[in-house]
Amino acid sequence: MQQKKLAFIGAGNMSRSIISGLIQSGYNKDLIMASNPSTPKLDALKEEFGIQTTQSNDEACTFADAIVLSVKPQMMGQMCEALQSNDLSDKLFISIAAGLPVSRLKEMLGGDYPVARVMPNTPSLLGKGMSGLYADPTITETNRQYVEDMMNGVGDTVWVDQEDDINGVIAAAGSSPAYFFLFLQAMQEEAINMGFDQAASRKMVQQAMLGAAEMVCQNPDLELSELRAQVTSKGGTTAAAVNTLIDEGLQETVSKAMRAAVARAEEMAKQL
Ligand SMILES: NC(=O)C1=CN([C@@H]2O[C@H](COP(=O)(O)OP(=O)(O)OC[C@H]3O[C@@H](n4cnc5c(N)ncnc54)[C@H](OP(=O)(O)O)[C@@H]3O)[C@@H](O)[C@H]2O)C=CC1
Ligand SMILES: O=C(O)[C@@H]1CCC=N1
Repeated sequence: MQQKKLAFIGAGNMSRSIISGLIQSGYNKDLIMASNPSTPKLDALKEEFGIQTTQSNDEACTFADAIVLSVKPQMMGQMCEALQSNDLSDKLFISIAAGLPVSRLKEMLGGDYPVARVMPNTPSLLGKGMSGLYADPTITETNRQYVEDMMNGVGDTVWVDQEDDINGVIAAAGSSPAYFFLFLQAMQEEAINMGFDQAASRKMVQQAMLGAAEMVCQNPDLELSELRAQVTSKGGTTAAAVNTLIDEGLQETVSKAMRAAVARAEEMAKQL
């Protein structure tokens, strides 16, 4: 993996997830700097991962060859405009923000700088992330490879040729850990209603999900419907539960939720 000097501007949840994964995958901690207006998150990053930290975005910008733009989309305009007082030539920008197209990011940065978009998710924290990647045509092959290697260091990646497809990645992977957490939460709550305590109910649902996820990963040739069929005895308990989910419209609800994520990303692109 190429090891450029890498700055994260915005030291929130997603930066922390990627930094953690990078350090675990062997990225040199001395080559990573994070900047953030307030210190608690910086202090935690320094203590946990030994990276460099600063409250000055300008210092992070000067330090780095590659800069991950990792503030909330609503903060991006203000933050990028302030970066313009630095020499931004020769910098590679990597935006992880939802809903902000490359063209808009270039306007915010005030120049035709190379900008890649990465749509990661929080399991990157454990090296189990899934990221969608889009490279603006101005990005060199070496930089394209750098972005891919960096995100492969924290999980798996998929390139999209059309920038709009990043919104589909948001729906399927960026936001989707939250869907699974919600599903688990609903199951845990019902297990508690059935009389299990907090710890036992959590253990049951999380281990069942972990096992199910492993079965999916270890059986790439088996359709998901086949894996489900293997659990479902005719006339049995699983059929009763699964038919309830289907009859109550789970599949329609999931597709509606994913389309809502895409619609929101499109709306943000118009607003910001
Ligand atoms: N969370 C997720 O699962 C995913 C998030 N993303 C994208 O990642 C980006 C960051 O999201 P997330 O990490 O969740 O958000 P967080 O709110 O956790 O992190 C954003 C950080 O930016 C800091 N910040 C605010 N203003 C500035 C500034 N001017 N300069 C430097 N830092 C600043 C905030 O500091 P303070 O709190 O001190 O104000 C905060 O620590 C977003 O654009 C989001 O779309 C993409 C994929 C998944
Ligand atoms: O909720 C959001 O907007 C960000 C993008 C994907 C996950 N979190």
